[in-house]
Amino acid sequence: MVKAVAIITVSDSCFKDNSKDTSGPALLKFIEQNFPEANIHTIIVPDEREIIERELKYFCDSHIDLVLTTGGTGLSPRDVTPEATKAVLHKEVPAIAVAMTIASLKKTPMAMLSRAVAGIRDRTLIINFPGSKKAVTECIEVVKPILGHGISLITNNLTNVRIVHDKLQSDHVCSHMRNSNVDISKVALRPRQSPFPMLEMVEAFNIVDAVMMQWEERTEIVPIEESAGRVVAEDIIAKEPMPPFPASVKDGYACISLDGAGKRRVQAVVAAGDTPLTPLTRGECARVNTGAPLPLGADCVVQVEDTKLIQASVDNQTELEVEILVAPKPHQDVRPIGYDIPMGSLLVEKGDVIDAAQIGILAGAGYQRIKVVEHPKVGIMSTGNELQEPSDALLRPSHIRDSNRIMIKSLLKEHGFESIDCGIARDHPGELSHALENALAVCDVLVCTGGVSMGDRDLLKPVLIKDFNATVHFGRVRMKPGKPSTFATCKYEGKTKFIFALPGNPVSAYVCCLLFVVRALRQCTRYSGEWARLGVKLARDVTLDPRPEYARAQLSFPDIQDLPVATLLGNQCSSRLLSACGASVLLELPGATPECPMLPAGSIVPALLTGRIDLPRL
Ligand SMILES: Nc1nc2c(c(=O)[nH]1)N[C@H]1C(S)=C(S)[C@@H](COP(=O)(O)OP(=O)(O)OC[C@H]3O[C@@H](n4cnc5c(N)ncnc54)[C@H](O)[C@@H]3O)O[C@H]1N2
Ligand code: MOO
Ligand SMILES: [Mg+2]
Repeated sequence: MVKAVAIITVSDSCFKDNSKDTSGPALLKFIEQNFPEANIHTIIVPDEREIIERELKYFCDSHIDLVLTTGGTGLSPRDVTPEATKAVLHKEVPAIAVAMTIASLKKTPMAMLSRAVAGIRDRTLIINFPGSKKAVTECIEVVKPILGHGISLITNNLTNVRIVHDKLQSDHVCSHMRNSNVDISKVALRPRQSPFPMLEMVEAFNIVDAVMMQWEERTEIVPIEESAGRVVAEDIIAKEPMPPFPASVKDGYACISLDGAGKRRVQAVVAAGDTPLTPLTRGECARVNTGAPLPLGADCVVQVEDTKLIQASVDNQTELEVEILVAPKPHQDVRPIGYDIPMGSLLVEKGDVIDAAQIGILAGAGYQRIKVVEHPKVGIMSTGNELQEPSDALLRPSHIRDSNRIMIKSLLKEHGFESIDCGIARDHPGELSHALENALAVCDVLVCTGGVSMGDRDLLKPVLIKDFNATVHFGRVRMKPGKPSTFATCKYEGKTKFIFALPGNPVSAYVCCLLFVVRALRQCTRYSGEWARLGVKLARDVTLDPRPEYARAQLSFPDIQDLPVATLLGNQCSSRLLSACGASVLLELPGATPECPMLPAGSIVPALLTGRIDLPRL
């Protein structure tokens, strides 16, 4: 809504004789026709920078939405409108002038001689136009499409902004269609009960495990610094012993143990990294540091604390003789060759999950790249007409920001799996089909959220079945959250694709991603799919749901002789993602029965260790 507009004609001649002004009236006519409700102010000023600036500021401070100037944009010495305008602008909007120039250049090369600028001061949009009526009439048509929306943005008129964004969004969507075999027009004919049987958890797990066996394992070579958490695809053997030389464990003196206690001539000094040149003979020792090689002939090290200085050089720079106070034993404080890692020993075993210590071992053994089990390419897609990008500043009416996609990406990353962002698909068969096709083209495993329950716009299952000939291995599981969890496979370009269509509720997506997706990904990368399970005690009474529930909880360890104590993270409803924040475990709570509707505090329940065990802040 443009409420107030000012039109400033900038011209020495028009200032003297108002009747010469034709471009101002052209702008006036345009505003009257296009914004009939706007209050319009017109004024003619001379080509004086100070006056132009003063008038611009005056109108902006008077909460005028739009100030249009005409004249003074050319190259003559008196043309100063752009300078005056720039002086008052807070932000330039250069594309407006560019658009006018581009359009005008199609008519005349003289357009190159206009220096018009545009931008905003506070909540006012200011646009310079050239001085001729013809140019003004052409240029105002160029900016016409953005005037209303631009002003709504500047004046923070959210309702108008949303209407335009909605329209842009729907225009955009129409171009991403694919023919779908799913007909949503006859809503009255939809099944009123789910055609998918409700499986027990154990059945669902068994299906995931069995179906993932179809995944054909591949290997890849990765640099060791990227190998943490990866599964090694072949045994790796030590090509060198560690240490590669007999090394001192202490700062002291390398000796011959047969010499026992007593005085020794200090024959050499060997620091870490030095190579001893002369073998020791009886009655001699070599001053050595921790990690230094022993000279030939030495078989033990006596730490400096067990020695006494007998004689030093006059300048004290050299120790000449020391006394060994305690008779050394053979091999004392020496790491013989291969003490830590004998040559030929197994450094990392095929199937090991690489950890930081192993990366250190590999680096120490001279391995820079290793062969690991390749991960499937995992795509992540959200579905829902209500979803906007999290980066969107403004929420349209009845919309929410997509939190599932980034949450699942992060969850998978926490558990060692990278993923590909496949965007948001709308709840329309053609668009969903198109989005799925794009996603299946780039990934092996697709994780979608939303659109799997009973709504007429829950289209994932029908689109997968009818457009991709998918086999739905399960479409409902007796669990809370996650009842409509769906697992399907289909062939795409000759390859089997694994599709986890998780419920859209954020907690359902979180829990099902851990239980099904991470399980499957581990399964096909030779981890065990299972989570570590431990017994925990409930901190408080818990009312049971009819469905077996995976409750998010934190652990504390009040008594090391006893089991950890689990505290539920607040209201467990499946939309409340706060209940998963900081969760160390998913408690496996049984479904309620008439005999057992609740579990009292202190009950022992199994917990899956799905998160980090961080002690709560005090
Ligand atoms: N008649 C029935 N209705 C529902 C049933 C049922 O059995 N019969 N099951 C309920 C259960 S349980 C769940 S769980 C949900 C699952 O719904 P959908 O998977 O179809 O998901 P949507 O309807 O698309 O969305 C559900 C909910 O989640 C929000 N959502 C979706 N995507 C995102 C996202 N990317 N980021 C944040 N929030 C998201 C969405 O706005 C909805 O509020 O169905 C019940 N209904
Ligand atoms: O099964 Mo749904 O995930 O409870 O809300
Ligand atoms: Mg739904």
